[in-house]
Amino acid sequence: MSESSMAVECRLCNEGFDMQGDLLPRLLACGHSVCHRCLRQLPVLQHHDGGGPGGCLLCPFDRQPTPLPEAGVWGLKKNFALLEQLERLAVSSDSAVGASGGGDANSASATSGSGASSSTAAASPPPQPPSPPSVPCDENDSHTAELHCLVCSSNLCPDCARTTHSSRTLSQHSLVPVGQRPARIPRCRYHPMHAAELVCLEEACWRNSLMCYICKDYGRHVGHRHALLESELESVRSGLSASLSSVRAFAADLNEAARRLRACAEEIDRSETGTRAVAERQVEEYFEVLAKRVQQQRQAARTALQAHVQQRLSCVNTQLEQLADLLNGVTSATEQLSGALALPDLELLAAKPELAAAALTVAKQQADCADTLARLAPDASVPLTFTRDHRLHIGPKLEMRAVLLGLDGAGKTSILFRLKQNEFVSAVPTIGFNVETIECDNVKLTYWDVGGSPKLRPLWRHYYLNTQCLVFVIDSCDSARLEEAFNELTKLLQEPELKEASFLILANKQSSPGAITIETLMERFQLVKLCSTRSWHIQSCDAMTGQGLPEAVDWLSHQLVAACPAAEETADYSSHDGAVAPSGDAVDSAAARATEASADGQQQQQQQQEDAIDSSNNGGGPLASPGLEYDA
Ligand SMILES: Nc1nc2c(ncn2[C@@H]2O[C@H](COP(=O)(O)OP(=O)(O)OP(=O)(O)O)[C@@H](O)[C@H]2O)c(=O)[nH]1
Ligand SMILES: [Mg+2]
Repeated sequence: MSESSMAVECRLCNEGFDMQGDLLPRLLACGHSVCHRCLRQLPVLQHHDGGGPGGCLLCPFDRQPTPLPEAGVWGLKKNFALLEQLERLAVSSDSAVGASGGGDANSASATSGSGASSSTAAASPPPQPPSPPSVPCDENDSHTAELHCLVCSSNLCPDCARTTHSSRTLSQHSLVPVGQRPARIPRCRYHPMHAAELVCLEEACWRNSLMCYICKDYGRHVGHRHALLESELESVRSGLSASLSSVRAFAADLNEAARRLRACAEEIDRSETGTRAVAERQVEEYFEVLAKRVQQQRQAARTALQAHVQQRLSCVNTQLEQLADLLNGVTSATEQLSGALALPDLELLAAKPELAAAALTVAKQQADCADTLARLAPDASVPLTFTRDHRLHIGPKLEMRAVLLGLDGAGKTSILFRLKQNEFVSAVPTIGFNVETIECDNVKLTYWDVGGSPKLRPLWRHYYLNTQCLVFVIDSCDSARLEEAFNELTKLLQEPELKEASFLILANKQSSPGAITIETLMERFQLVKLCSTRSWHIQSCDAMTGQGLPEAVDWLSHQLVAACPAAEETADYSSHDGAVAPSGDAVDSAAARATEASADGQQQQQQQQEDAIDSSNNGGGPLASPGLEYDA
């Protein structure tokens, strides 16, 4: 009860009147006001003169009778004048409290306190719905109401309901379980006499949206959009239900995603059969095979090197022996001739034919050896080259075979001339082929340039065998024939005999106007996809200026020669998708070879070494340096 209402009190119980409930002021016929509770305690006279259908009450102050209507004390008029007075007092007292902020501060702190505890509760199981609070019986506070009278708007325990509603009239009232009583419509904050049955829908009013019809028609919410409290609550509830079901669906999706992720993590991590364990085993197996292969290759290279050095030494020693024999003969001839100088005259004359023969023999030997001695330039070096497929080449140059193909007029012959003579010679269409061997670094490249006219194209296949590199020349200015060129290229890429060959695509005539760029070519013909299974490269070039051709030759020679291992170690590591793996053909090729390691590899290698030594013995001569390749 507010302090202000205390100022106006019931003179029977001395308790301040209130705007509802037991202390509501009700008016007697004589004009006195008594609170509802005291009135209910007054005796009801049933057969008094001037009594009503519910009997009669006598005013406790002047004994004047007040007829009671059928509803009894509940039917007596409320003292509205007094209630309005109370209402005004309540409003002025509220605004005073609001201005000081004391009440709000308390409630705010209470709210924040409960917020803190709710965050702790977030981790605990979902709260159970609160059990409905017990409602006291309006007849006796110590009883708990179980019924609600829809006519009297009173909450009653079963006993009191029986007592108060036993008369013929009152027994007609509808009693419902207290849980089903109609919701109590709150009072308007500014007009407590009236129910706040409306809600203002303006955004600016959302903090204080409850209102009565006076607020709507005359007060602070005039002209505002509004709705009935009941329908607004209904729409809020249905909105909440919709949100709740979508939140529940989202939670279910999240749970499903989490379940799949957990299953994935489990599959990766499972010991023995997990994907991680399987991949780890694959890595180990791969490198074991690779290490074995490398070990075999190393051993083969060592054996080959020893055989080569042995053979070189034996050749040099043989030559030394021959020289020693020759030197012995020359020394004895020298001694013979110098000894003859001291002979007496007659003896000297007698020995003349013998001495002349000896001198002639030495002179002949000297003449025979003159060329050999003049050319003699012993070279102790052991020139080594390692091929990309990890073979050891001992000798001055590696040999490589490349075939130049492409449409007629693409510029194949012009490129060949430029490479050979470093000049631009206007070529005529090739009928048949041209062949040139060009040396660069430690590679000897033999180019076969084959005519590209449609009639000659069926002959191309005769050049595929043992081709390590195919150079496909495109006329970058002839956009009308690009499609035709790529059809030919696609066919070549499918040739089984060229399966192992590297492909170099030369986009020629780049200095001419309208030349298409290699980027456009790559995109238009999806070259990355087309050539994905092999070693390939595209190079822009121009036979007229020579531009791009050194780079092309460089790429070609590197298809055969292994890069320096030190350089491989410091570079050539690339990262994809978070995985770091050594890239480059060195590893790729070794892997391919590791998987196809054959049982008779050693035997083959032995045979090759023997063949190589034989060929060097037969053709090269003692000081020649044969070119040998030892395939592990
Ligand atoms: N502007 C320019 N013209 C070139 C270039 N390369 C070649 N040509 C010209 O293109 C024409 C064809 O050149 P070739 O070298 O004969 O072409 P090809 O591919 O050998 O032709 P076939 O032997 O018929 O297969 C010649 O007239 C060359 O002068 C170049 O880089 N720039
Ligand atoms: Mg030609």
